[in-house]
Amino acid sequence: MIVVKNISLAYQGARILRDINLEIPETGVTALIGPNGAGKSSLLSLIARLQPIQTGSISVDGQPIGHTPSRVLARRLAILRQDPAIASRLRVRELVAFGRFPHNNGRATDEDRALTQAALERFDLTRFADRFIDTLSGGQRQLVLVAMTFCQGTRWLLLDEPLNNLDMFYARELMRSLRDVADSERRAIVIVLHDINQAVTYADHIVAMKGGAVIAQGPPGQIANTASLRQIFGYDMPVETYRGKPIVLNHL
Ligand SMILES: Nc1ncnc2c1ncn2[C@@H]1O[C@H](COP(=O)(O)OP(=O)(O)OP(=O)(O)O)[C@@H](O)[C@H]1O
Repeated sequence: MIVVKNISLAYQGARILRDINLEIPETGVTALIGPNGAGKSSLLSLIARLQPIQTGSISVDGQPIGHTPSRVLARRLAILRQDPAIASRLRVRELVAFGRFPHNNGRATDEDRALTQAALERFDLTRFADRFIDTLSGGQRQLVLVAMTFCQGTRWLLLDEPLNNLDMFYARELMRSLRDVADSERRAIVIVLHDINQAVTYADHIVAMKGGAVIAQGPPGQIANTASLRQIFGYDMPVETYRGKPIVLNHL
């Protein structure tokens, strides 16, 4: 479980996160939703220790992240940031193989090569394996980054808006793959999503943020109703039921 206790964050007097207390279940898919600027990326970056904690504490599987060596944390938790800088003159297979770095220090074993190949296959990237990153489309590049994060082989996968740049087909494919990763490998996925229907369809647990605070959380059926969504996003959206699941008509 990830336990976030009394986390606050401020930049030059501006409060970004306000006293967040949260427990993220150690299995399944947890979706972080909320309007632009709600603090979702800031919270993920604190959990992954990409920036120092100012107030409060965070533990991952019982280990306080402030006291966990980087190498240990990198074997337990992988994060894909929203706009990671990547070297364009790398081939796809090389970039995905970077995910193994915390395990091999850059000296790939046969097992690392097999895991890299498996990651390429899982995200349907084998046909791009020998292409340079800068020859891929934005969506293809995004999938490569997800594959690299997956290849790190951690129990926890933190993904910040991985559906960016993906068309509807690939967005659905990626969500299905992540669901399968959670179910078949018992990995825990924490994913920032802007598409409420992807969150409702694929997540087990939804955490809604607004104004730097967690304002609602629960299973999709509890969050996907007009009243909750108005509170989170500030407008009324009809919610219908399709095959027993809520579907949000947010675009009408
Ligand atoms: N380094 C920084 N300096 C100042 N303000 C920052 C910094 N990083 C983030 N912020 C501010 O913190 C707030 C939360 O940003 P954050 O990126 O965490 O939101 P988000 O919910 O992920 O948004 P989005 O959905 O747009 O990606 C925003 O108002 C943002 O402008």
